[in-house]
Amino acid sequence: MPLKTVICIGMAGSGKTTFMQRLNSKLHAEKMPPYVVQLDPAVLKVPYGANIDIRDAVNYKKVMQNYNLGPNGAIVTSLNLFSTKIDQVIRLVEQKKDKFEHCIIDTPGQIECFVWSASGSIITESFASTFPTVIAYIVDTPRNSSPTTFMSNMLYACSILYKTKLPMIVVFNKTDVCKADFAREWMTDFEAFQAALRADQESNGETSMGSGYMGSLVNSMSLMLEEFYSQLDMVGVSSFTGEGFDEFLQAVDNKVDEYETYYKAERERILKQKQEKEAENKKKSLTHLMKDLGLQEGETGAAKTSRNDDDSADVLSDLEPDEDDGIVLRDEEEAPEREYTFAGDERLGGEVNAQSAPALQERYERALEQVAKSASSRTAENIARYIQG
Ligand SMILES: Nc1nc2c(ncn2[C@@H]2O[C@H](COP(=O)(O)OP(=O)(O)OP(=O)(O)O)[C@@H](O)[C@H]2O)c(=O)[nH]1
Repeated sequence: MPLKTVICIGMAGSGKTTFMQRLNSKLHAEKMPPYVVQLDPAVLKVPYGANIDIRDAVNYKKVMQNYNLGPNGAIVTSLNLFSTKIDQVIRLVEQKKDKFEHCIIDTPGQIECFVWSASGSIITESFASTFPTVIAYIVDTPRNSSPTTFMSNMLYACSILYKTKLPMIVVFNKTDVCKADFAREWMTDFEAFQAALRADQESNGETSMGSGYMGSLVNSMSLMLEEFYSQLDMVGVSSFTGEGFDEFLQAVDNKVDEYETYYKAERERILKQKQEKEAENKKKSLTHLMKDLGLQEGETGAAKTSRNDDDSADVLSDLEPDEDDGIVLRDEEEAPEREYTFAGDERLGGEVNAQSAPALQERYERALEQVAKSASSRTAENIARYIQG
């Protein structure tokens, strides 16, 4: 079986880490240990052994101090720094793809820091374009037993599905406290959900949702969600007792098949479209540049220089590398001192060194600028290539 990636995403406190711990031990018990990636830079302790841990690459506290950032800003910046090395991470996982069947990824508790950040997209895209990838959206079942909270959470899951364009499994965690049957019913029976909503509103003393603006909003949202539910699998699990994990692993296999038949083709189509658009933009920029330099197609800068030395000298001096533009070509010996390393490089079987944080930050920002300029969201691979270049 080819290696598949499971990215665990969920609201703070939904039980992602505990879920990862249980999944890890379950897979170990079944003699197919997973490759584990931990992406929360702010966590103090994790209850499982990670093959790659973001905390070995980026020092969260230093990021906070050096960039004068608050907790969430520092998480995003740490992820940005880490994402500049995503090509190396992917290479490491690729080297191990014959040894492992699953690569499981834990994400930061602050869901928006991962889902809505550029680096979160880069990391997700990089894995998804290399391995079959599934999103496990972890839901705190007891906290979602109210229909309005449930609907809000499902809308969030829906936005993640449309943002990542990856197969999704909604994992109702903590079923030892509260069974997930109600969720299954609400997701399959529109009328049951409507009835629960009505009962909830009435018990809160609110006017009936069957009438007015509120009623039609709730109705159309529930209808939209019905369409969304048809695209995903749901499982109820307890990370405490281990209940439901067989069903979860089965759901992952089903989603991998779906990924191969539908999502992969769709991703390839989008990627091709992007590449064509990029090539077109590149061609346009080149034509503009040639026009600005007063060159004809096939003519070189040198030929032009010999014809009109004074003008071209002015233009070319503008094109020379500028010390202030952040990209300074260095000899190997002058390369910036390496500050962060992934601990246990030998254990990972490959060298993963990151350059100093400020230099990486600069390069990362330039990469993003470049993306914004070309007005198309490049794939992580392109960004990584740009950074390396
Ligand atoms: N009863 C019960 N509690 C659980 C289960 N899974 C997690 N918890 C509890 O839920 C709380 C949050 O769990 P975590 O695993 O830290 O959640 P998280 O989503 O990783 O949290 P952050 O990363 O801080 O957002 C902890 O107190 C866990 O003990 C479960 O299956 N059953």
